[in-house]
Amino acid sequence: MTIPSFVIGIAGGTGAGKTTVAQLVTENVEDAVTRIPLDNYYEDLSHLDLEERSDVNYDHPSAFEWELLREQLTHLLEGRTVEMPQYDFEIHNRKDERITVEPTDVIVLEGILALYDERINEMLDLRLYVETDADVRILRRIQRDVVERGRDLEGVMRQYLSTVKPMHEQFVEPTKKRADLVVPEGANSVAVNLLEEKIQAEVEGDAVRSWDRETIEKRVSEGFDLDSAQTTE
Ligand SMILES: Nc1ncnc2c1ncn2[C@@H]1O[C@H](COP(=O)(O)OP(=O)(O)O)[C@@H](O)[C@H]1O
Ligand SMILES: O=c1ccn([C@@H]2O[C@H](COP(=O)(O)O)[C@@H](O)[C@H]2O)c(=O)[nH]1
Repeated sequence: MTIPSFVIGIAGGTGAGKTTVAQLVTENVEDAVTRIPLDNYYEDLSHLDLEERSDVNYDHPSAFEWELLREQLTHLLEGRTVEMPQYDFEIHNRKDERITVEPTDVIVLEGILALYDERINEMLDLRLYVETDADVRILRRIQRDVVERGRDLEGVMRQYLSTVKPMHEQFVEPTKKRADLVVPEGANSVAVNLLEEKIQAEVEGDAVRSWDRETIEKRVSEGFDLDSAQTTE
């Protein structure tokens, strides 16, 4: 089994299009990709009843079991198999069963706070932030939560105003500055095509790490002028 060489983090607000982007950019390399939804690492809340679980703030960083995510990501990077938890949004809790995930050439970690944790960030080779207007995102969320996640409109609105929106502003949106690339309007075709090519090249092993932070930082420290790159290169 090969050890994954390329780890991508995809962050952004609820309904921004993170899952869609994650799927589209890895479509051509399906067998070589492991997708890790951050949602699977929500804390196990089995000690609470359903009503109590409905009131939890799922948009605060403390809702996630970061230690488990760090451990499992590290294991995958070491070429080891992990037993990944699964999440059930309808009951606001982890499922009983886990799934076995094999290490692959590409790993995609995707979720509202995928760029939040410093140590996770250090493990990422490419950090993306999917940016979509808040009005579009809430419309998508209403549709999804009511149709797919068994919620009622009033509850979705209450949750959005009490936790989703303020936590987005406090914790999610600020992670945008950690991103290497901001993808506007979710699945925009130019960005998706470029990323698809980059990921395919990584899998085929002939990628030039043009976005490699260390290389860029080194070149800047050697006097390379990023702002006028076309004229000085
Ligand atoms: N660029 C886009 N244009 C139109 N609809 C989109 C676009 N990106 C995502 N969607 C739709 O928006 C909804 C939420 O997208 P999703 O990828 O699940 O968002 P997230 O993972 O960020 O919550 C889905 O129904 C998806 O099909
Ligand atoms: O039990 C739960 C767990 C999470 N949520 C909400 O889900 C979104 C994150 O998922 P996206 O696919 O990125 O939208 C987050 O905003 C939580 O509020 C939930 O409602 N219930």
